[in-house]
Amino acid sequence: MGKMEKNDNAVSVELSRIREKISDIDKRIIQLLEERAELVKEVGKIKRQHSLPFYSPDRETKIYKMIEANAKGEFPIKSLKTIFREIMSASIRLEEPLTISYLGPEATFTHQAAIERFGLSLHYVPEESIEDVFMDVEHERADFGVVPIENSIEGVVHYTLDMFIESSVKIVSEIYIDIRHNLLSKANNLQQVKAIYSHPNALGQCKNWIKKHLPNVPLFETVSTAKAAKIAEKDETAAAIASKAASEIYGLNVLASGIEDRSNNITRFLVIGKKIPSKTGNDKTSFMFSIKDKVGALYEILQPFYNNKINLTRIESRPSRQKNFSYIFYVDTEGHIEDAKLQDALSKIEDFTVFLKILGSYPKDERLAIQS
Ligand SMILES: C=C(O[C@@H]1C=C(C(=O)O)C=C[C@H]1O)C(=O)O
Repeated sequence: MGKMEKNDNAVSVELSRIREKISDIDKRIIQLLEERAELVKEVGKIKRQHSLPFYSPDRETKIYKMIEANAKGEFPIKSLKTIFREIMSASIRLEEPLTISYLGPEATFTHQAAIERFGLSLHYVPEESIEDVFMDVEHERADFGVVPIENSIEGVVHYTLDMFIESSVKIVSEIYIDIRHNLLSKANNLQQVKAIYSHPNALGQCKNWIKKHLPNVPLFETVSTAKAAKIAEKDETAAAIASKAASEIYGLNVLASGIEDRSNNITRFLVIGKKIPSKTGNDKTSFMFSIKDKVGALYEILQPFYNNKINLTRIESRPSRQKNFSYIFYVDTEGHIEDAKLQDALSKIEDFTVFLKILGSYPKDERLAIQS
């Protein structure tokens, strides 16, 4: 036997020895997941008996926090969270295969937000409009819906705000997503790309990158970034500027990622459902109101929040559409609707409002779900 062969043999023995240990651990992981599934089914039964929602964002937030507190760092925390995202997704499915409606088409950033929040085991339905997503949840064609609410560059999504005026759905979760643009193609390298397709906004946001790397390639506008990905799926010389989700859905190579000229393009999405989740201790509450037409009314409304030291994280005004020059205010505050001080502030403003509607309390997204 030559020296090389002998070495190879020793290496393969060593590898087998370690791999056997890994397999033992894998079997234990499987066993533990089976045990976990049994308990999840028990939770599901109790929820069914008491008509509680099968998806519990408050509980999931606590699990992500538990991961942060317990991880020692040997295995990346981000990956642990991704794994737990999928464990919980499969678990929800064991309780009840939920349907999640979102502003489509497939592979939009809203789709990406939905998957980040609910994982891959649930049933997703793309809708053509924000209104359709609200209607799906309202009429129980979907258990939850996902819609965009604001973008750090383009501002608030008025369609979504306006839907809350009439709708009875509640905000149950929020999701922040970094809008990262990617160059996706069936081609294996940039030299093979002969055309770039995308939504005009995305083309605009990646102008410098395109000028630098593909200056002579013609650009074509599409109605959505997802539509561009669909075109790239069919044509090997085409590339799309689209989301990471689009690369997975349409089987495209990521030729370049993070190609946007300006970083810090963040979109906030809301999950809507029927029931307000319980308090986690780190929550936000959203409500809307319109004020009586009198001097100092808005001042009177803000005062009780100041007195209770409640942080208002956003205040947005919209025309009420019922009366000219009357306005509806949309407010996000820190805290949960069960908090005594928030209840105190809300009870004090009632006298000054024409209408006051609580839109929901939900765990604050500290980007702890996937992205940290
Ligand atoms: C099991 C539950 O249901 C769902 C699944 C979870 C899990 O797998 O840990 C956590 C929260 C819920 O979205 C629960 O509420 O505890």
